Amino acid sequence: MATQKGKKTVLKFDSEEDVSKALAKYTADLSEKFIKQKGSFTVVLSGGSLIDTMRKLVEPPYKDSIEWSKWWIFWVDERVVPLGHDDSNYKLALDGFLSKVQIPSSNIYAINDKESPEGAAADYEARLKQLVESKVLPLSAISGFPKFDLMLLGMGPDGHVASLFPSRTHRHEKERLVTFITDSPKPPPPRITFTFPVINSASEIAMVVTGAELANMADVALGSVPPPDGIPPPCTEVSAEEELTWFLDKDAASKLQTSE
Ligand SMILES: O=C1O[C@H](COP(=O)(O)O)[C@@H](O)[C@H](O)[C@H]1O
Repeated sequence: MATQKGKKTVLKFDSEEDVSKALAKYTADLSEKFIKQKGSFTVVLSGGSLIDTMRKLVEPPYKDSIEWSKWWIFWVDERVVPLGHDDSNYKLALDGFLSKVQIPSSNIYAINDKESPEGAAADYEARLKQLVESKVLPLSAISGFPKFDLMLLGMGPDGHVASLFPSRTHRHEKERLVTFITDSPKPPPPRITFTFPVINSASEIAMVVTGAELANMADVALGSVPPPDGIPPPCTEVSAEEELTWFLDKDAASKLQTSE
């Protein structure tokens, strides 16, 4: 298998509003590129503040120019609650993004909310494997794991990404595509999450980090200061096969000690 990994770019903006504008253009450009290349665009969403920062994508000009019918939507992590629950990442995306554009409902991969965390993770993994068989998802030539076109990730102040938390061993999972947790340190406790082998097989990853409460962790994540407890947090493990792009606002970038 090939072994080469992609590059990393750090973009800093004056405000969260500017991040939102840049993120919309970045996503629209990638949508055009991948649809031209392969006829579809597979996008993996996070929950949290990301969905609000995506707001410019569902406004003109992108709302009308993007080929939404070619999009496929997945979640990098999900809270195991009913899909209509306020804690659901699906509901967050539906309210703030998906309800505003015309993506075919059969291309939207919400979790099975009738399952236990273990069952929901196994179900999601099985559905991803079916999409590999039906050639919607290719396998990475580097890792052998399913390869998504774009993952849009957020980060917590503890350095968690998806639902991979610093203090939980499932961050080290190397075999499964999707794993589960029943004791997330951030509520709600039951969650499922993509594993690092899948996350790091994506072609493109955007790490979208805004707000002063993330400034210390952004500094750790970008390698300019060591982690306070000496253990690299999950955010330091993210890489993409083509390009990992960090989108930081002024507040999140306020403590960066690198020239990146
Ligand atoms: O619980 C979660 O947290 C992270 C970070 O959220 P944010 O509000 O700090 O941006 C999010 O990326 C993840 O999807 C979500 O389940």
